[in-house]
Amino acid sequence: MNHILTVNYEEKPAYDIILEQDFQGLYDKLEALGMNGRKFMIISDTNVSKYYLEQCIEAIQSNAKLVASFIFEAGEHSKNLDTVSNCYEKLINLGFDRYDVLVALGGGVVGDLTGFVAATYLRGVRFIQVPTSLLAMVDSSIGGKTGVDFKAYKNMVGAFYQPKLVYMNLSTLNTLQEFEFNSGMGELIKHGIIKDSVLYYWLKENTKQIQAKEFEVLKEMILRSCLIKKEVVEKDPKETGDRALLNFGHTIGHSVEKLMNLTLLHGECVAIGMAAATYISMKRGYINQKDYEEIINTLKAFRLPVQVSGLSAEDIYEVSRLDKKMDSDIIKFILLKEIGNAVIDPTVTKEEMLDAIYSILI
Ligand SMILES: NC(=O)c1ccc[n+]([C@@H]2O[C@H](COP(=O)([O-])OP(=O)(O)OC[C@H]3O[C@@H](n4cnc5c(N)ncnc54)[C@H](O)[C@@H]3O)[C@@H](O)[C@H]2O)c1
Ligand SMILES: O=C(O)C(=O)C[C@@H](O)[C@H](O)[C@H](O)COP(=O)(O)O
Ligand SMILES: [Zn+2]
Repeated sequence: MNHILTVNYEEKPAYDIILEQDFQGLYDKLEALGMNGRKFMIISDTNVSKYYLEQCIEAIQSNAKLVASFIFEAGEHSKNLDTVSNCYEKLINLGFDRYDVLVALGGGVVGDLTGFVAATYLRGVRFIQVPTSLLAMVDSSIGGKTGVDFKAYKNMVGAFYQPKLVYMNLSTLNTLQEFEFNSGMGELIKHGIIKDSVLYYWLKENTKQIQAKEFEVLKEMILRSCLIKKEVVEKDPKETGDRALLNFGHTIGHSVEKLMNLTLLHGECVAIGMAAATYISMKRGYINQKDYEEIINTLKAFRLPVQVSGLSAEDIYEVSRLDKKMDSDIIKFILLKEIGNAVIDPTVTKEEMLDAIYSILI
């Protein structure tokens, strides 16, 4: 298969995104990156390591001085500074130096945390992303947003720090649970909604094939989604402008994620947040009611929630005010002008937000 995309920064190739069907190609890529003879720390979680740690070690060990692993308990509740601290300790105990390499083998939690450790350990060591969840393949492994949560406030501590390689083995999706797969579809649908109406309608047409995990359909879908993410982050690596569009659904989505104490999946919360942002776009008259219902129905068709129960509207609003897109007192909201075309809007009022929040509360 061997699909390769290259992410460029300042018009120079920075790193490749490779779509493969196994881990075997990793060896050659690490060698080409001059990583042979180094120590490797594979960072993974308790679910992913069970399936793929041995295979990953096998694929890289003849390249390495040492292959060690740091495994933490799976789940968003582990994406915090305690886990980071335990990881630093292991790196220090094993004498990892500046030229050694970290490998993020897992979903977005593993990728974000490993990237943050890589950005900060010894003021920066090299790392590669080996995403194994759909969400990590299409979104989190690309673009160098790394970080961890702080007291359940999402991604409050982090850094922009780019991987040296993104290597995905698409066959790992076979062991991903259905609800985790659906969560990844949330970010994927987001890419269509904000940037590519053709992708959006293609996803709709192929709902059955996607849910049946038809390999060729998944491969095309992942490739198209990676292309969108790559193009956005290349133009605006540090979110000074249009990269914020990737945050569609996240202002309210991250609040719901925090207030639900990290018990809902990220992609599920993004789906709820997208329902709210789409609602504001409709109320503003940017999109019509048909398009609003269209988006809600697509999210539902991919078994994503569009509402949540047990939360207060005021609480959701207050937590939203800690959004990373805040500029003084202004929340830069992402709204839709049409399917495939999103804009950053700094004029959304408290009343509009509360109105939208009520629309997502059961
Ligand atoms: N950095 C970014 O640009 C970016 C983008 C989107 C999301 N994120 C972050 O990503 C995280 C969500 O990512 P996620 O949905 O991958 O969560 P995750 O890493 O928790 O993975 C989801 C679950 O699937 C399991 N899993 C992963 N791959 C598997 C496989 N192949 N087989 C079996 N089980 C597997 C994991 O162990 C976990 O239990 C959130 O923390 C979110 O904030 C970051
Ligand atoms: O890559 C980006 O930029 C994104 O915003 C992608 C989002 O899907 C992702 O969840 C990101 O981590 C959110 O960033 P944050 O800065 O709002 O924490
Ligand atoms: Zn996200």
